Amino acid sequence: HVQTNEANVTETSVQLYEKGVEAYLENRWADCVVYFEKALGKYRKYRKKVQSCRLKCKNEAEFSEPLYPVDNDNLLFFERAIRQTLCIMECENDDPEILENYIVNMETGNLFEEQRPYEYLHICYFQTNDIIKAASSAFTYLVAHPDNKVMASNLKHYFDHNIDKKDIVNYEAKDYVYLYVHGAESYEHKDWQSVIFNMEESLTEYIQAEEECRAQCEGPFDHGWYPDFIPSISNHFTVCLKCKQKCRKTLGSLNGEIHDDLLPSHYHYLQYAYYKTGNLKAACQAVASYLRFYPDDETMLDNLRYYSKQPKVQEDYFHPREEAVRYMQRQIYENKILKFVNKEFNTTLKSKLKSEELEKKLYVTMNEKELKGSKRIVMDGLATTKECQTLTEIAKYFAIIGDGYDGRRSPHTKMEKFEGITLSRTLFLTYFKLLRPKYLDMFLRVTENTRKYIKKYFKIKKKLYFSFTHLVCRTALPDSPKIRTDLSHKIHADNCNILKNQTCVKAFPAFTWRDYSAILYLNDDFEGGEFIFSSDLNGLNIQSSVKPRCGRLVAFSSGPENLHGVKAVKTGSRCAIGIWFSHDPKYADKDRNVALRVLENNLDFHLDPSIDITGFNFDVKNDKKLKT
Ligand SMILES: O=C(O)CCC(=O)C(=O)O
Ligand SMILES: [Fe+2]
Repeated sequence: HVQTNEANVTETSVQLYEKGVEAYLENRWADCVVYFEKALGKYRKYRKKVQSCRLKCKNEAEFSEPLYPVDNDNLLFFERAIRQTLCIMECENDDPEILENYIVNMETGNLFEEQRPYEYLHICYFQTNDIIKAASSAFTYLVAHPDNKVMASNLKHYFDHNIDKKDIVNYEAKDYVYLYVHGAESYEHKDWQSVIFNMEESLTEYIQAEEECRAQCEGPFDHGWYPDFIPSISNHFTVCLKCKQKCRKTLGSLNGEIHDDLLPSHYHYLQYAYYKTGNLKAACQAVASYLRFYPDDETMLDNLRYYSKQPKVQEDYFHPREEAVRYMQRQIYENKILKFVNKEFNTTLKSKLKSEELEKKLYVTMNEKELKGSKRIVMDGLATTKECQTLTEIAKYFAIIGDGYDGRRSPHTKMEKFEGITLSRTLFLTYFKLLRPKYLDMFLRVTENTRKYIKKYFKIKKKLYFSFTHLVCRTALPDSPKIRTDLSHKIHADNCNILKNQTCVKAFPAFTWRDYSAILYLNDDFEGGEFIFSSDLNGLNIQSSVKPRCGRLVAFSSGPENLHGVKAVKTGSRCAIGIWFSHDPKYADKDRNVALRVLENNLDFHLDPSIDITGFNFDVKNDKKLKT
């Protein structure tokens, strides 16, 4: 049984979710049910709170007395934004979960919005013999993922258990769904009063639900770079707007049945019901409201003509309802903005945007299928040109020959020089003011970003710790031949010792705790040096090959399923950051936290600005020349 101790009270919804998954994996079905139910309850509360704070504060700010009566330079907009911020901070202040959820949600994406708990919950209910709830959970999940065949067959399976379909509910349905369904049923039964009651209620609830959905969109957003003030506003605004536009579509699903015209269809029902109950004015208003959405709708235009001819109808009856007018005005304006953005940013402005900003656009370049193996990915856009240049520069100045290999210059092949610098050493250099903090910050940021995307892409639920971060360069030695049959890094697995018979032994000296590996490339001005996945130890059966370039990331699970190596670097210098992750906190790189602390306490750290960009003014390694 689940113990309810003090600690449980403060657990966030994501923590509860993780416990639910754990219980599920260990077949503790009753615990699984408790944890997921709690997680869902907590998340609902959290979402409600966030939404209501945002809506309340927007309203409050809008009706506040401005500090000055005349608007100038859009100052009123900003005054309101400031008031709204203050209000939101106060509103959310008493709820520590909000901040925690914020942080966690940025990582896990929308576990709850995607109704992921139900994927587990239906099984746990089934295992505890609660078929109705199992079926309802499966149904709830299906509403959000109508194309999911597995869940559809699960639901069918539950139906075989002799249950009454009427008992199956969508746990996530909003109030308007049932009101609307009732209203539509009353229409079939010609119960006009009931149609009016249910449809009016549904209309109000629907609009409220859409407002809440839109408020939910006004959350944090990672620009991926550091835009100026105005571009950052436009950027964030556009992201929110795109999110808000999706609300209508999501809410238009009535238990999985898609209604593109859900909101206006209320007016359709209402005009008829009002007409039938003799309320001609309300009927005419409903007609005019409907026509706001579909001005050319023949049926409704016929209705309009019909109503106009009624003796009691006056011309001013045909005023659309206020909420319909407001809704449409906003929608039309928003559509125009989005159209404008799409057009202008795809053609003219795109070319004007700084290449750096464009570069940061992230995409999956090769998936598992293209790489011919599982748990593999190649992504682009994980570092900008500037970041690549700076990090390469750091390697040039501060890397140590044979770093990580007992100082052996050529640990892999004698045709190349191998040098590297760990994150820890970068921290050391920063601490002793040999490197500007911003470079350490960059190193941390760029690598943290890869961790984030790896977690996301491989859907890693468990904690993923940095275990080792190594910025390395492999340089062809001047006297090495152009034709090479050796490899820059022989075929290997990262967390086990691979034997001749292809078995892989998880033992010393392998880094057995490594769970995921990633290499972020920084340059492409060299020949050779392709990263390869191979199905055999000699690199004869190459499954796929990746050409390094700035910002490209190859990531994979560290086991024998991902044998890999590096082809010979024939000319030039190939620099990359190797990052290894572990689920085991024992092997977490403690220096990362130290680095964050050093950065926090070094905000006013300054070196002589006349010193060159890497900020180093002390020749720490070998006998490289000072760059001044
Ligand atoms: O640099 C690369 O592309 C791969 C290096 C690698 O596999 C390793 O260091 O374990
Ligand atoms: Fe490796």
